Amino acid sequence: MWTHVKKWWTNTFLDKPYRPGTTIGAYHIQHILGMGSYGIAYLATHTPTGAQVVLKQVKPSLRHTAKGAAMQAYERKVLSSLSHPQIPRCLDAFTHRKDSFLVMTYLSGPTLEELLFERGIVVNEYECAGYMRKIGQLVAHLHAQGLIHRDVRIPNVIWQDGLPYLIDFGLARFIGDKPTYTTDSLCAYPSEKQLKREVAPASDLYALGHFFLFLLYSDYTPKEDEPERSWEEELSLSPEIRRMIRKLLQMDEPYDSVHEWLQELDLYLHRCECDKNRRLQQT
Ligand SMILES: Nc1ncnc2c1ncn2[C@@H]1O[C@H](COP(=O)(O)OP(=O)(O)OP(=O)(O)O)[C@@H](O)[C@H]1O
Repeated sequence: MWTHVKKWWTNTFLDKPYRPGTTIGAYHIQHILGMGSYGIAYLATHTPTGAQVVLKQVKPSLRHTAKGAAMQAYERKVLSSLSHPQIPRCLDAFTHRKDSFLVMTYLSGPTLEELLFERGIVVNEYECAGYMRKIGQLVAHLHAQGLIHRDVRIPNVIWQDGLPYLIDFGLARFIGDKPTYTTDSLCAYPSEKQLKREVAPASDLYALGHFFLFLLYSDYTPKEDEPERSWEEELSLSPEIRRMIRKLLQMDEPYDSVHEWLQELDLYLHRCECDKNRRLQQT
C-alpha cells in the first residue's frame, strides 16, 4: 500500500509539471510535450528572440538522485557534440529555483508513430525501404561520431518534408562508456534487453529491424478471426527485404555495421528502379 501512496503523491504533487503560460527565466511555457522516465518536456518560446524551443526538466522526484542529474548532463554532452540539421541542437542549460533544464531546438512535425497509428498512412515495401534508407543514414552519422542512440523507435522519429528527424537522446551513449549509470555490465538483464542496451552498433541495427517491421505492417490488414502468426507469415515480403530484416533482428548472421546494411538496401532500391523502368518500356 505504501508504494501506491508514494507513487500517487510523487505523480500528483512532486512531479507536477509547470503550467502553460509560466515564465521560467528567459522562456515562456506553451505546453507539455511529454513526460518520460526521467524528464518533463515542454514546448516553450525564448522570449528575447521568439524562437520555439524544447525545455527538458529533470523530474523533481529524481532531483536529488545521482541518476537524474547524470542523465541530463550526459544528454547535454551528447547533443552538444552533434551538429546535424536533422538532430536537435543543445542551446542552453540552466537552473530555475531547484529545477534543472536543458534547452534544445524544437523540430516540428508529426512522429512516425502519429503518422502510422493516428493518421493511418500506408507505405508499400519500396516506400518503406526509402524511409529506412534515410533513417539508416542518420544512424550511420551517429555511429561515425562514436555514438549509439539505443532508442531508435517510431515515436522518436519526426517526419517532415520527406526527411526524418531523430529526437530523444536520453539513452544515447558514446562507445566505450558504461551502458547504465549503476552497473558496468548488462548480465543481470534479460537477453533481449542486453541487446537493446548494448553500447555497440548491434543495438541500433536490432532497433532498425523492428522499425522496418512497424512501417511494413502499415500495409497489413488482419483477416477477421485469423490467429496471430509470425511477421514472416503475415507479411508478403520480397526475399531481399525478408533477408535484411532477419539479419537486422539477428535471426541470421547479423550485419557488422549500418553501412553494410545500407549497401544491401541500395541494391534492393536499384533493383526496384530497374524493374519499374523495364515495365515502363514494355507499355
Ligand atoms: N527536439 C524536439 N523537438 C520536437 N519534439 C520533441 C523534441 N524533444 C522531445 N520532443 C517531444 O517531447 C516528447 C517527450 O520527449 P522526451 O525526450 O522526454 O521523450 P520521452 O520518450 O517521453 O522520454 P524518456 O526517453 O525519458 O522516456 C517526445 O515524445 C517528443 O514528442
